[in-house]
Amino acid sequence: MSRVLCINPGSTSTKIAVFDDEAEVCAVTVRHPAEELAAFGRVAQQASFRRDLILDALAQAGFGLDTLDAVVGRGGLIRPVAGGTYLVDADLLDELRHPTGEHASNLGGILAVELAAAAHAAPRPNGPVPEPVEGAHGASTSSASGEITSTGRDGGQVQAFIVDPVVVDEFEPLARYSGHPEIERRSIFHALNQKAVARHDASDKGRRYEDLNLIVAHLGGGISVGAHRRGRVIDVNNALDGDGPFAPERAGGLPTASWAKLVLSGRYTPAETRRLLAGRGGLASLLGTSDAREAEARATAGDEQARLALDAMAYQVAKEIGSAAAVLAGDVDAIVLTGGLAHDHAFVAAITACVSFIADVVTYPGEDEMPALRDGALRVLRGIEPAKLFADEVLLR
Ligand SMILES: Nc1ncnc2c1ncn2[C@@H]1O[C@H](COP(=O)(O)OP(=O)(O)O)[C@@H](O)[C@H]1O
Ligand SMILES: CCCC(=O)OP(=O)(O)O
Repeated sequence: MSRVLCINPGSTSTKIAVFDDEAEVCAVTVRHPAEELAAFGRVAQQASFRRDLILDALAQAGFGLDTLDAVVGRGGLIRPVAGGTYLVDADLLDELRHPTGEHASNLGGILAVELAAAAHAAPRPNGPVPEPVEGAHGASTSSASGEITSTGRDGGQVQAFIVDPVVVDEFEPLARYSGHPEIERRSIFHALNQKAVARHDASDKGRRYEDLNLIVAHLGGGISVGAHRRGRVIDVNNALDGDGPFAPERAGGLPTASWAKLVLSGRYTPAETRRLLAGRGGLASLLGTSDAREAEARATAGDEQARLALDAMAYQVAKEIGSAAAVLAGDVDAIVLTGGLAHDHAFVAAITACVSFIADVVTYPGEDEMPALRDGALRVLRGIEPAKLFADEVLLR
């Protein structure tokens, strides 16, 4: 049996789950009110705060660190890589500490290493306490000694991983073009969940993910719509940087000249302009809430502004799905809707009405990220595949 701790740091929460093999034995969501996180300048500065909350949650749930075999986190804004499970070694940790942008997922690998190091150093009931492992090398340093009687599979070493980080890049060359040579389109999306639900859908159909063409729309606080051609996401809107549909907390693609005028107006600091795109864009700016449930309740109660904003968001998602269908030359096996908003029947119906002519629409409401993290770690722990190393795989040097 392998025990795996999964960590999913989000912009408003830290989710953790413990799995004994495939069985979930603990799941905790710690919510972070906006004012709590506002005290930290940069995302990386939240690491020890969130680590201590995780340690408290594990202690309260009665899980000893010494029982863990691996810790796996959602991966962040590192340079582009292929999909898969990555060992958080010194190279990857350094990259996560100097990310290409700000996003809560930058903390996933950092927290995984810190928790793995803490687990490694935790007292064992039946054996000596191992030498503490340096945080920066927690996952990559070889086991302290053969004496360690931990339940870890690797002579006591607790490994740290990330799986399918948000920068998974499987773009075809044409997808990288913008109309300006200094601006390249980048693959930044809900790779972990999109890949997981795509595999899920393929398995439900009795098919292999690698044999299908799917369009997957993750409908969460941010929205990404990916064109999956035979197991590779060959194009997707950048869910973070002002591209694609607007979303509950993101502005999506904005008319460029108008955006430039706003940025140059002097009304906003650089940090504020960033938040207009991600955090306070989309429904948050149009309706004053990023909670689609509240928006839907207002629309149902007759608030015309809320109804139009939701309809416009569904319209933009449908347009993006149409674009993805063109990328796949119309050869689409299914359109898969996932994320929190896939629970919203009216929203799903509005999208479906526009795109069902392309292919069947299936929904996987919520997200499958924790099992996807678990499976990525288990594949390595079971020797089904080796962990990838960031230095070997990074696509842009
Ligand atoms: N049951 C639901 N019905 C309608 N909207 C929902 C539901 N659950 C979550 N949402 C909306 O989905 C969005 C968040 O999506 P979610 O996938 O949960 O989060 P994130 O992408 O931020 O991890 C929010 O706008 C939230 O209000
Ligand atoms: C960074 C791209 C993925 C993303 O937007 O994730 P969240 O919706 O969880 O912020």
